[in-house]
Amino acid sequence: MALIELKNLHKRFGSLVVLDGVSLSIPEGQSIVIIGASGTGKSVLLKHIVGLLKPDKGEVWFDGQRIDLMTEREVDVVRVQMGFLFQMGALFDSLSVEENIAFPLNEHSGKSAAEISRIVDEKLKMVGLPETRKKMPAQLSGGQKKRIALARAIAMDPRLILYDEPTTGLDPIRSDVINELILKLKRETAVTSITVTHDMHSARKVADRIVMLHRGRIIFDGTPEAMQESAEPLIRNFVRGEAGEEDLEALDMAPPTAQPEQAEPTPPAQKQKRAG
Ligand SMILES: Nc1ncnc2c1ncn2[C@@H]1O[C@H](COP(=O)(O)OP(=O)(O)OP(=O)(O)O)[C@@H](O)[C@H]1O
Repeated sequence: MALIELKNLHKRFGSLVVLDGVSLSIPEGQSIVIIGASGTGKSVLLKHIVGLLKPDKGEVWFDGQRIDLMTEREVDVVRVQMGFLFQMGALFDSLSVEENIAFPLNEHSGKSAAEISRIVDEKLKMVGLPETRKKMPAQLSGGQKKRIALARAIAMDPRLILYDEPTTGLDPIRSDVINELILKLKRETAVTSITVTHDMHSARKVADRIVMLHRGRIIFDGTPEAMQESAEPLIRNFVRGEAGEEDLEALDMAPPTAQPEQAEPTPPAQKQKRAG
């Protein structure tokens, strides 16, 4: 049985149609990456999966339970099985690293202080930062903060993890540490994950399956290899990071038809340097 089942989701805000019939079935243990241009509804889709938004039409199922008809309280119970690494879901600045990771456990688990402390240790080891236990978030780098936020996201051993732009704002090396952590978690816990990203390197690395959204619809659903080989212009342009006709039209620019002739390069203005 699929862990997540989205059936024909429709969502609009006023006259803006954001989801226009999205159906998606995600089996347990799969690592799925959702890509697509800005504003195509990726975050809106995630919010339906966690029950923060309700569809105008369609159904959202988690582990055999229909969540789009649940009350807020009922959804809260289901949400305990989900871990979030959201861009905005920063750490609580006034709490130490260990208090941050212990937070969901104190709120929802009913476990003893000793057991919670053991879990905090285990999760810190998992993300490779045991030495930061007593630190405050302000003392951590951006990459370390993301890793601690990940430790907090997995504190409750969720069945599903949602990563929203997990590598945004990190340099390539630190981004890759996050990719490796996502893979490590998948290997060691067989958790199901949904990652929203613009980072194609990250997408190719962590995905078993890539789904591309365009104007509220799924226009690609397949393996990273199949995506790489796709001849469909919208997909090819996105994968290669090239602006297509539609994007250029929006800028009132024509797509380049031929390579412009190489102009004589203008040398940069010489800076006058004086010794002494
Ligand atoms: N609560 C809301 N009320 C009104 N409009 C909304 C709301 N949430 C999202 N939208 C609109 O829906 C569209 C899709 O937004 P969404 O955040 O899902 O895009 P996205 O694909 O995640 O983009 P990005 O890659 O830039 O994060 C946008 O035009 C956005 O302005």
